[in-house]
Amino acid sequence: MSELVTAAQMRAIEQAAISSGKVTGLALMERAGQGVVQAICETWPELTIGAHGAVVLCGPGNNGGDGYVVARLLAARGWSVAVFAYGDPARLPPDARANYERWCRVGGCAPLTALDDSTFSDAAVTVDALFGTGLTRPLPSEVLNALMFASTRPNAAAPQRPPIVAVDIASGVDADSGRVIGGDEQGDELPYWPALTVTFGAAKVGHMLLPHAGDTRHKLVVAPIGVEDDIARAYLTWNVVEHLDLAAVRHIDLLGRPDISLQALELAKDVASHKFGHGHAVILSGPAGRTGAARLAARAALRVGAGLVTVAAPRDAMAENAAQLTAIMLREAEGAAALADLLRDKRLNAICLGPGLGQARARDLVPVALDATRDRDVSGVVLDADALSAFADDPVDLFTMLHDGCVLTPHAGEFARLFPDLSARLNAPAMTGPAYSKVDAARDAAERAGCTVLLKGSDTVIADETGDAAINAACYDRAAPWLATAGSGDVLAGLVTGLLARGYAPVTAAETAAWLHTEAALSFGPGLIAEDLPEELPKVFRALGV
Ligand SMILES: NC(=O)C1=CN([C@@H]2O[C@H](COP(=O)(O)OP(=O)(O)OC[C@H]3O[C@@H](n4cnc5c(N)ncnc54)[C@H](O)[C@@H]3O)[C@@H](O)[C@H]2O)[C@@H](O)CC1
Ligand SMILES: [K+]
Repeated sequence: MSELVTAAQMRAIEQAAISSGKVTGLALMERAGQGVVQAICETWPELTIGAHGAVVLCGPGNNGGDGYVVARLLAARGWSVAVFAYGDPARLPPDARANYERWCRVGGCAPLTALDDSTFSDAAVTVDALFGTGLTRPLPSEVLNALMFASTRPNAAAPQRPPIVAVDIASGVDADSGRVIGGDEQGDELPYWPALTVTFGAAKVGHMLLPHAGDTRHKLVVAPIGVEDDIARAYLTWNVVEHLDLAAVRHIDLLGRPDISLQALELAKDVASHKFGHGHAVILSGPAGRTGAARLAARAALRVGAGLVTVAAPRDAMAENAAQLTAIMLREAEGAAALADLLRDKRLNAICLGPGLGQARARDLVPVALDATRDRDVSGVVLDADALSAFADDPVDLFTMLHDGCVLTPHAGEFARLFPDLSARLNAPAMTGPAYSKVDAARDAAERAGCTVLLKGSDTVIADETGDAAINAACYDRAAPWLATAGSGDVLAGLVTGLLARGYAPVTAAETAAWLHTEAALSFGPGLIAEDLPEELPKVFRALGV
């Protein structure tokens, strides 16, 4: 599954399934609880033998209802289960209330305030079923304190607290943005880090975004509850234009889904093809002493399959580039007039400006590149690094020149320079849910810029001017911390450029490049430096069956 859903989308899916008579809310809740127990057993197989202890914390809504199911199912396996509730169980919604009552026939239930150190002494896991997708405001202090108490070792001599399993999502985290409601500006610190999160039907958008996705030891399991086909069907109708609130967000997974796998197959080259059929990418180089970034991008463009790649350098950087390029061609392009001249050749169909370019050169050359490509059907322009920062004083000047063949690849700092209001909104503390998310920010930026925006991070978001959005999450089992290395962004810009040269649509080029970039890092592993990324692509292609 690669669909991601918002809380509202998930509620709509569940409601439709229940209204159609296909399933009851109680049955969905039972499957959710079963999914949690199964994921616990798969994560810690040693817990499948013998009886163990569990602490289950239940909230005032259906997330709490899932908790009562988990408590009952664990008790049925012979576990000793201690349940603590927040709120008045008499006011639980009907399905959760029914499961509370079923649990009460099996065991007791204490208020959350009754937690103490002895509660955890025999527990193998703590289950957080306090709040799920219904969270709309900061956690009550009683709940926050309980979660911190359940996750913090009281003193150095005491044993570690048991790992915490989050039901659906860690309580306190907004399912749409991955942000902590009521968190501070600095870092949205989670109340605790789950060892395991078990969500239902499909991952929520917030699972793939920081801070929720920020811990590499955190495992995410999507448990099926029988609405997966409904999600896939609904996905086709979540029309981004008519229902922006239901606009679809995908998790990029070239291995995972038949239609996306088509993208993977497109990476293959036709047997009868020749180099001129795969486009010609141009990477603008900076001055002498700053040429490495352009060569990294050029190498990536060539490896990802552009037929021809040319580095266009100022006069003083020609010798330096010539000494280090072989398959990649080199042309002199000193200033704006020289670039305009070069781009008269319409076979040059993808241009990358930014890596190592220098801001003065960027200011000169970006307008030329955008002008030369505006009215061509099959020409793409990637603007990265200096090509973005050069317009910090007047972003609107840049936006009026951009066209729908462009891809902007800012990191958070460059994004803040071009879209200061969106960045401020994203970084302001989130006090209500659904909170403004990185997906919202990328979508708003793409709409304003009128082109594709790839907002970098371990939770890279790609959005285009139509509202289409996707996340490449280098998180959980795809965590690739070695990607945070000098030159890694230059390679990414080169990958996008190479795919544009091959004729990919801008948004598809950006999505595919982001995914390949992470896969190359995962394939290489620890010790990775930027130069390794293009060289690792053949292995990634082979694994894809290209
Ligand atoms: N039939 C269904 O709809 C299913 C729901 N499921 C579970 O139900 C969860 C969603 O349940 P709910 O919509 O009841 O919501 P939650 O259980 O997440 O929250 C309960 C209620 O608390 C209130 N609330 C929100 N923020 C609060 C705060 N900071 N302090 C105090 N109260 C607050 C809201 O009114 C909210 O509805 C999912 O996360 C999932 O775990 C699953 O059982 C699958 C089936
Ligand atoms: K929870």
